[in-house]
Amino acid sequence: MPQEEDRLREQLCLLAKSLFDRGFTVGSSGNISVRLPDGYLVTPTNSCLGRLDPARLSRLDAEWRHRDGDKPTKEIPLHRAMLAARPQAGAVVHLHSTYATAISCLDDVDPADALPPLTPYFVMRIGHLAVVPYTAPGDAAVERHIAAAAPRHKAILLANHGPVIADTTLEAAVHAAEELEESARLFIVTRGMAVRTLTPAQVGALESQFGKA
Ligand SMILES: O=C(CO)COP(=O)(O)O
Ligand SMILES: [Zn+2]
Repeated sequence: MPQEEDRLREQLCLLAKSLFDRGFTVGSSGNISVRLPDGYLVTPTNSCLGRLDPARLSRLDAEWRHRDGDKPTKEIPLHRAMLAARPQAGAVVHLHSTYATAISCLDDVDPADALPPLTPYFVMRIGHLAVVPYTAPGDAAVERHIAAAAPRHKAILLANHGPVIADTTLEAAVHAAEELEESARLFIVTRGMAVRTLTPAQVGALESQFGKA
């Protein structure tokens, strides 16, 4: 196994455990994918993100066929659509983190911009958060919803289910997932208060300094 793949296997398990240990996903929920030069590494179905074994991660080929390791996550269509729509993305993280999932259940949010820009890091790491229609876990119909939203959104909420985030590297995708959860929490805890969001000029300045998320 190439050294780089070894490193990614170890890193995936460490970061997944870190997310699990801090309550970003519970039980056997959530899944992660990483792009390799000749395929993909994904978390096995029904596995606990807190107790992954680097040697047992599912190894898929470039056509997403299972080649090695345990049976892959049932959310392959989700990861496939996200990575196909975002060629620069190296990894995708899907969680059931509480506050982002709470936002995914709200009926009164803009599906192209579900959270306001409350903080700079939301603008820098997430940008505009999309919400796509509900599909059952593992339903291949999610693929066309993600395909439609992912070219313009690195972060997407599956309605009544949870967040999906893509980024250039696995570490960046995990950081963005954490930022999304904290931003959702800020939105919920300040709901009903007289909130000051960042202005369009402040958002524009962040985008020109740090690039569009
Ligand atoms: O979050 C999940 C379904 O949406 C978990 O599914 P898997 O255990 O198949 O990865
Ligand atoms: Zn899920």
